[in-house]
Amino acid sequence: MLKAVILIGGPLKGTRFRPLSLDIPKPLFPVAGLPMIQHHIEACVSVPNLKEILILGYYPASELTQFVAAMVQEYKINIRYLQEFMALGTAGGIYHFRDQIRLGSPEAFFILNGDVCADFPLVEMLEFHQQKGNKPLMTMLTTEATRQQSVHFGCIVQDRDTHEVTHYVEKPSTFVSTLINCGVYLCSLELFHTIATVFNARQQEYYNDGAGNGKEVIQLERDVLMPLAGTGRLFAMPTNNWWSQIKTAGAAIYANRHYLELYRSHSKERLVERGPAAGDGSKCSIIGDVHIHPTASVHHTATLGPNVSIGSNASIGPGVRIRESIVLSGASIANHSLILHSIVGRLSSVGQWSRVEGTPCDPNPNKPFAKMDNYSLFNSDGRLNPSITILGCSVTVPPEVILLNSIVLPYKELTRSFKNEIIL
Ligand SMILES: Nc1nc2c(ncn2[C@@H]2O[C@H](COP(=O)(O)OP(=O)(O)O[C@H]3O[C@H](CO)[C@@H](O)[C@H](O)[C@@H]3O)[C@@H](O)[C@H]2O)c(=O)[nH]1
Repeated sequence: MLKAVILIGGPLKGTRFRPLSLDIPKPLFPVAGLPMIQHHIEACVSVPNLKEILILGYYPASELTQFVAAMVQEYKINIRYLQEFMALGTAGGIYHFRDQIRLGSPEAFFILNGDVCADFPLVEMLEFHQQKGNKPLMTMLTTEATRQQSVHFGCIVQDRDTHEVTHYVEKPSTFVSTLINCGVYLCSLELFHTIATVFNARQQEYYNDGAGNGKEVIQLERDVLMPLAGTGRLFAMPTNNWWSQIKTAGAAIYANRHYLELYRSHSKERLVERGPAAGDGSKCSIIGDVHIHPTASVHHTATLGPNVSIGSNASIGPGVRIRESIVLSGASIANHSLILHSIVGRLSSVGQWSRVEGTPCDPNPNKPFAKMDNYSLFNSDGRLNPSITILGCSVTVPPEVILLNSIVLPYKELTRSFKNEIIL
């Protein structure tokens, strides 16, 4: 039997995802029509003999209850949210809830960072882990990054033949390796002995010299992976599958595109059939991959795609054009407006003949293995870096305005056009 743990952090962690994380916990933000971590759950559910998924974080439990109940109903497996009493770090929560994870004696358990998105090769990881016999405490999923970007991740040096990790550095200050940690692991239960050693050393320090701040906090990367490297018990499984982080709202647009593409191979029913508008007015014109929630209403003269997701009860008027964007539930886009590289928040409305446009922040297609850059909002002269346009929830954009590379906080009623601004 197997289990999985999804690490979702808490409200303080999603700051780069504002304003979208203001009204919904970041892990529940819909990407390709599903809450971000539902994609993790789907990947876990597809692993044979995986019996339980534990979601670990420090969001108030009430914010996750409904989601968890819906997931249990949909996938018919045990899914629970375990709330940490404070941010315990990427291994602290796992250690704190070790009895829950060990319950039923799983042969191994997956750990998935909730803020990555991927075509998760979990079954391959299991086979890889099992092939290594009794030796591995942990197998970590790895991918290639550019030399320059690699330092923003955990960096791995491995034995090319055995895939044993010989050296691991978390976000090194100088270049170590282009092989990076994807934040997806398969662990044997024995890992708890290793974490216990770290935990006990922390407690000892506390009782010896009172250095008690965060004595329960344990970071998987620094406290566990770094010492494990070179012991012959940590392995790296490379993948060429699509993988990315979702740190910023711009990354959600990128993830949206890739998850929609994956639907083509395993969930075609979630995509609308491509092609011109139906003569009987039953369908609008669809280009590339588009997901429309069954409760959304889209006028047959609108054109959507490629890479568009429309949420529940959204309303898309006549002549509207939407590309590379996410329109959240209850939003409305009036006649002949244009939405490009943007996220339209829940219950927001865009008046007719308006243009809402952002700048894509995709990885550089000319650099092999390039990942997304998680640029901060402002550049060194204090100006907003060009990025996707985001309307927070319940924003009103009037008719006939242009909104370019801007971020609008929730509940704003705009009265004119804006360019490269944060509208507070
Ligand atoms: N439950 C819980 N989850 C946490 C906590 N702290 C962080 N997390 C969750 O753990 C994941 C990773 O945490 P970060 O601290 O944001 O790390 P990172 O900068 O994304 O780096 C990690 O992921 C990279 C891949 O995306 C790795 O390359 C890197 O080595 C590292 O593992 C996120 O999903 C975050 O929500 C915590 O105290 N408790």
